Formats: sequence, C-alpha cells, structure tokens
Amino acid sequence: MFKKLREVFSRFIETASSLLSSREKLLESIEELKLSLVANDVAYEVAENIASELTRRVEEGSIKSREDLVKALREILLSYFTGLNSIDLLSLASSRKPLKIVFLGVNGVGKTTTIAKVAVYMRENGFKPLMVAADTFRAGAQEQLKIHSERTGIPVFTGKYGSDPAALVYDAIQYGLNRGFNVFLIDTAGRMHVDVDLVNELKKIVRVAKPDVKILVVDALTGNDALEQARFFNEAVGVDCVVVTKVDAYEEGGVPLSLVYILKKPVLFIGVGQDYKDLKPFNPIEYVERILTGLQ
Ligand SMILES: Nc1nc2c(ncn2[C@@H]2O[C@H](COP(=O)(O)OP(=O)(O)OP(=O)(O)O)[C@@H](O)[C@H]2O)c(=O)[nH]1
Repeated sequence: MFKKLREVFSRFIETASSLLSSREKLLESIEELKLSLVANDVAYEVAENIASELTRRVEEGSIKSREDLVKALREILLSYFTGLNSIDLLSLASSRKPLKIVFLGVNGVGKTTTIAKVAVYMRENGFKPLMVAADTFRAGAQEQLKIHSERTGIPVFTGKYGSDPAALVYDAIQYGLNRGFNVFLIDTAGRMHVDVDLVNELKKIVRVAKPDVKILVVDALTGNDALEQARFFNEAVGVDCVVVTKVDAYEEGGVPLSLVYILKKPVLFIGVGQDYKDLKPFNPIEYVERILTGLQ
C-alpha cells in the first residue's frame, strides 16, 4: 500500500539531508522530487505546490537538519487535509432519518461493491439500509446489486431496464419510507462516453433524491483517470466526499493526496479488499505517516 510514494520520499529525505550545506544542490533535489511525485500519481499542481513550499522553507533558512526536512514535509502534506468538511455517516444517519446517499462513479471502479460494503457498515451500526439500483442503462448493473443483496441479506429496490432512473429513485424512497428503511444507498449509471446524457440524468436523480451526501467512488489503480473522473463528476453534480477502492493493491500512492487537493473534499473510506468488511475509514494522519516514514 503506497509503497512507491514512500520510496520516493525516503530517497528524497536521504539525498536532501546529505545536501543541506549546498543550497543549489538542495534545490535541484527538490526539483527531482517533483518529477518522481508526478510519476506516482501525484497531480502536477500538487507536486509543484509541495516543491514550492519546500523551496520557500529552504530559502528562509528553516531547514537545517534531516528532522527539519521531515517536519516540513509532514506539515505540507497534512495541510492539504486540514479544514475539509468532515463527514460522519453514522451521526448523519442518526440526525437525518432518512439518510440518502447518491453514489457516483464510472463503471468498473468497484461502485456496487462499495455500496454493499457501506450498506453492511450501516446495518452493523443499527440502521436499516435499502440499496437502490438506479443504473437502468447498463445490462447487469441491477443484477450485480441483486447478487450483493442475496449475499448480504440487505434488500435492493430494482426497476425495468431503460426506465427513468429518477422515477425509480422516487418510487424507491416512497417504498422505503413506508417500510421503515432509514438509509438509502442509490447507485447511478457511470458511462462517461455520453457525457451530456449522463450529466442530465445525474442532475435529475439529485433533484428527485435530494441526497444528504454525494459520494464519488474511484479506483486507485486508474491513477490520473481517477482525478479526471473526480473533476467530471464534481462539475456535473458536485461531490461531497470520495471512496478510493482497491487500495490493497495500490503501490503508487498519490491518488488520495491529489483527490483531496483537487476537490477540497475528504476521502471518507478506502476499499482494501473484496469482502464486505474491507472498507476502512481513511485517516489522513496515518496516510501521511505511512508515505513519509513507513509507520502503520
Ligand atoms: N482488491 C479489491 N477489489 C475490489 C475492491 N472494491 C471492489 N473490488 C472488485 O472490483 C471489481 C469491480 O467491482 P464492482 O463493484 O463490480 O464495480 P462497479 O463499479 O460496480 O462496476 P460495474 O458493475 O462494471 O459498473 C469486483 O471484482 C470487486 O470485487 C477493493 O477495495 N479491493
């Protein structure tokens, strides 16, 4: 997990701390750091910001030792995560009754699995979730949620292929409210090649569902594509927070950092496997410690 980014920082800290007496060489090593970051899914603007913040500290003379360097990096990285609106699904679910969540994301990123994982998490915490299969466009999407429903025992509301997804969402909410469901987990279509139709469809679903939270699901393994998807969905309907999937198999490491920098929204969970339990709250301090020093 995040192994390559950790190697990049570790190499930089070793090299740079041996060059502290030569301002010029130190600045060169910061330039090299920037390129290595970009090669590991750190978006260019983030890498540039890290480099310019480090350079500023070198210029003002506040980096005199290896410890100063690590401290500076830690502060810079953590600063990207501070001041973001934090989201706690459990307290929201307790106060909203019902809590309505719309899940956004392109096909194949692990969206339906994530919906099932979040549904299990909500049930374990005493809520009564209903999954809503509002991707009526792709053959198989409803089937997939039905399979998760059979495996988890959490009900799913489905409709006809090709039917209006917003109407399906409306019906699902009426159905669910009448039966005491208090968390609605709404799947949406994720085809990005017909942008305009998808954007209109998502806007309509959002108008009808009036969700409390819009969660974007991205696959860490897609690197820069995940960042493009984040920009696309955020412009289309707005994103409140992100779930990054397949982190268990992800070595580059830059996706969570770049997403937060670009969206200014938190990463809520990371997916760390295929089981329903493999959903972990994302902890920015742990992430930064892991990529900087390799601590757990
Ligand atoms: N290793 C790992 N695999 C995951 C994770 N999340 C999802 N997957 C797997 O990724 C594959 C795709 O997941 P789905 O949930 O079917 O993806 P989707 O976005 O709904 O995909 P479509 O149905 O194609 O739209 C499945 O084999 C999942 O088991 C994760 O966090 N880690």
